[in-house]
Amino acid sequence: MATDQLSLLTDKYQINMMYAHWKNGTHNKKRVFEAYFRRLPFGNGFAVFAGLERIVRYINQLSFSEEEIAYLATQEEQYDSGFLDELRKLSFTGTLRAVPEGTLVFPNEPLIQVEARVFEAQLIETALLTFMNYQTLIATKAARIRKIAPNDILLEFGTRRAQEADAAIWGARAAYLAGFDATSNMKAGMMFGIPTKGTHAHSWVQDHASEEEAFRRFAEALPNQVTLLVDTYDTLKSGIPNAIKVGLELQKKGITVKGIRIDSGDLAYLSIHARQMLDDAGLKHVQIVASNDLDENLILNLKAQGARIDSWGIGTKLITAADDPSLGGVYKVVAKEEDGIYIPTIKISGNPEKISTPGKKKLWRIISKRTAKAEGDYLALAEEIVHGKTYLKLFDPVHTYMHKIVSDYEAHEVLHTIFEDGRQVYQLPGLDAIRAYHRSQLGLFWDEYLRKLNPEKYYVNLSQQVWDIKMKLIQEHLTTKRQDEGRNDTV
Ligand SMILES: Nc1ncnc2c1ncn2[C@@H]1O[C@H](COP(=O)(O)OP(=O)(O)OP(=O)(O)O)[C@@H](O)[C@H]1O
Ligand SMILES: O=P(O)(O)OC[C@H]1O[C@H](OP(=O)(O)OP(=O)(O)O)[C@H](O)[C@@H]1O
Ligand SMILES: O=C(O)c1cccnc1
Repeated sequence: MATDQLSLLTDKYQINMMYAHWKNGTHNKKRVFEAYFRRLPFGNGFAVFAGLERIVRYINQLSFSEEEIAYLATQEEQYDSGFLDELRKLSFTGTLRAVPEGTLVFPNEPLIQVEARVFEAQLIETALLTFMNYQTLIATKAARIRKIAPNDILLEFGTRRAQEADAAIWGARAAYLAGFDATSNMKAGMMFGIPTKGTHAHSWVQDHASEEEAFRRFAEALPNQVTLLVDTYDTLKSGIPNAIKVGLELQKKGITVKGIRIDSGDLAYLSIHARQMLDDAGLKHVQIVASNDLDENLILNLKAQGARIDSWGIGTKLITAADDPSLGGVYKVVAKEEDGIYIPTIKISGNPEKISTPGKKKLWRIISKRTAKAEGDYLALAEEIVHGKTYLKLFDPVHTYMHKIVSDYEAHEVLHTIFEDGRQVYQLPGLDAIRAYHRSQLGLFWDEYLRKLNPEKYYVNLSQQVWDIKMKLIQEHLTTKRQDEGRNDTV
């Protein structure tokens, strides 16, 4: 896996922009950038933010080694030595705010906010997006699976099918923080303290003269913890009878077979029969694990068919987010420093939903005191007072007539300060604390927003002031455009 030395994990255009800023003497000007996504993956009603631990590690290591500087010097003849000296001195000196991992998040709200010299803010864009986009995607997929199997054991089995090692490791972590119980990935287990679990492969059975002997030897080697894979030859006629035979025999020696795993065939039919056969043999404690290209849709389907499965091993479709394999998070500048103050800035697009929302903002989650449920998210300018008002008007920035008035509310700030003037001020919680926090987040939302299919839209609203600035900048842009086109009609 990649080392934690990742300063060059950036796109060349960032280095080129850094260079051009340096040439123009603007590299120390401050900017505010915000990272957000525009569309929820999998048709889900929310996403689960993840990636912050990796971001913190990355920011803490940010510096260029002599080897990296020497490499950069070979890439563009123009990079002159003064620029390379500037890179030699580089570390992160800005302020970074982010949503804690496990938070439920929604489109078009800032999940990371970077306030820093443009030189640094530009450099880190690519890495921040890669961490946020992938890990948030996998955590969201895992949350969908957890949603339809609330009481089952969920095992992350994806490493061999992941898009390389980093994805396997950080994906295993993302799945665990959003509700999986364990991973098969030993490296992720060691790095993060995730519980590890494993059964055995078909090769173990093929390696022995008979299936029965394979089961006996495995169970004797690892007493009281084995799950036997029963589908190598014939699940109902051979695998389960052999597992029962060995299970009963070893029981007399005080060894318990914990489970069986079915990895092919009709998982509903086979699990129903397997349960019956195990129960009839007096092995009610033996659990049934299923695997084979599973995802939340298949699991829901299998449950509807009455499948008797206690534990699900889920690999490919989770770790690659197979049905929606990338989160399109973006990083946009929203304010730039001029003469010591921040001026809001906007990115215009032909598609109104892609027009950025200007200004350095704070993100608030508005909670009804009466129901203790979230009423909507609210984006206000950093200096706006959102607490303690008698009421707040929440309106949708795209369909502005969609609004509601909330009173008797609490406003919780969603972005936390992680680095302040380059110093880490946020202590990363342990993974179990993140899992507990994620569960408490789910409790803040009505189930209508959380359901797997066609969830209700949860609104991310703009304050009047943010809206007014956005409209003003759009008007200014249209006026300039008309002037440039030589038109004198007014807007
Ligand atoms: N009862 C069921 N209803 C719907 N889908 C199922 C059911 N049982 C299994 N599946 C899924 O159907 C897909 C194909 O399974 P199947 O066992 O036929 O194929 P396979 O992987 O090619 O099997 P094999 O390993 O024997 O070649 C898998 O994703 C599996 O999880
Ligand atoms: O199906 P997934 O959700 O991706 O879960 C991981 C898969 O990896 C293993 O199969 P593989 O054929 O690689 O190895 P095996 O020989 O142990 O069956 C395992 O048996 C699962 O089927
Ligand atoms: O432990 C298992 O059964 C396992 C682990 C990884 C992939 N497939 C299966």
